[in-house]
Amino acid sequence: MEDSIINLLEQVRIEKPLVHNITNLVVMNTTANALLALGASPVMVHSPLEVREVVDISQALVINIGTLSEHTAEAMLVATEHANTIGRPWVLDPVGAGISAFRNDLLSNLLALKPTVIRGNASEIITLYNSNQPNTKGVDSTADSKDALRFGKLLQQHTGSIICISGNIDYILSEKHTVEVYNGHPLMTQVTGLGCSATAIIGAFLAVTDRYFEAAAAGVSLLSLAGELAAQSASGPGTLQLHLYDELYRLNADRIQSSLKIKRYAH
Ligand SMILES: Nc1ncnc2c1ncn2[C@@H]1O[C@H](COP(=O)(O)OP(=O)(O)O)[C@@H](O)[C@H]1O
Ligand SMILES: Cc1ncsc1CCOP(=O)(O)O
Ligand SMILES: [Mg+2]
Repeated sequence: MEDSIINLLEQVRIEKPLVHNITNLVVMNTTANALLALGASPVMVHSPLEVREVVDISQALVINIGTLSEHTAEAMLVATEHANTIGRPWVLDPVGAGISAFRNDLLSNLLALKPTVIRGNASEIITLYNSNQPNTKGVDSTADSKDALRFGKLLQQHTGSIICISGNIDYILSEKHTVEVYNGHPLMTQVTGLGCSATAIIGAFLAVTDRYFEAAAAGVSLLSLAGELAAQSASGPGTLQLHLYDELYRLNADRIQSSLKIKRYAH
């Protein structure tokens, strides 16, 4: 697994794929910089009038519903339908799932379009499977990722998508395999946009391979590892954010081999 992640990272740095993001206003800069630090090339394009053409020239699409408007919701549907038509992989971040009917309606339309990957925090994954029981606090999780695991598995069966649940332990689920990631740091929950950065980075890996489960595992585990390494030298949330970019940039085979704590099993 580590070897596959190292190879995928190398591939991102060689190809520098263009990753199209329709994302939220809070993390626009954060996730663009995370993609650049990793070695990919971000573009944020939100108008329904131009997203088709940008999907055409990009290698993957990231859909993040954090600060929705009617306009961006329409762009997301146009872009994902077009991505499906031309065979582009896309990843959905269901930020704040359950907080409004508008958001839930859009999410059910997006789920019907079969995202390649869905990554959310524990509350979002629970709510996505069962929207009658929203348990999110705005965009922050109130649940433990372990408790979201059975909902994640049901969501996986229901959608066919690869499901990533973030938290203390991160889980990546396919029909046949689970990866558990033990990297990360609690201070990461005090910086906005790190879950969104994981999602954006998954987009960079989807762009360079058709082994989508490996791509999702690479994105989640490397963001968690970079966050953990950043926390070791940070004095608080502000420096954690800055160090995170440096750690994404400094990731290499040695660091991955010596510090990544992941487990993969079949079921
Ligand atoms: N309790 C925790 N302990 C260690 N790392 C955590 C914890 N919670 C979150 N993380 C890290 O932060 C990343 C983003 O997770 P999370 O905060 O759940 O997402 P979001 O920002 O979407 O709410 C995770 O992938 C993990 O690396
Ligand atoms: C605070 C906030 N409000 C709407 S989107 C957003 C950012 C959420 O980012 P993340 O889920 O990565 O913490
Ligand atoms: Mg989030």
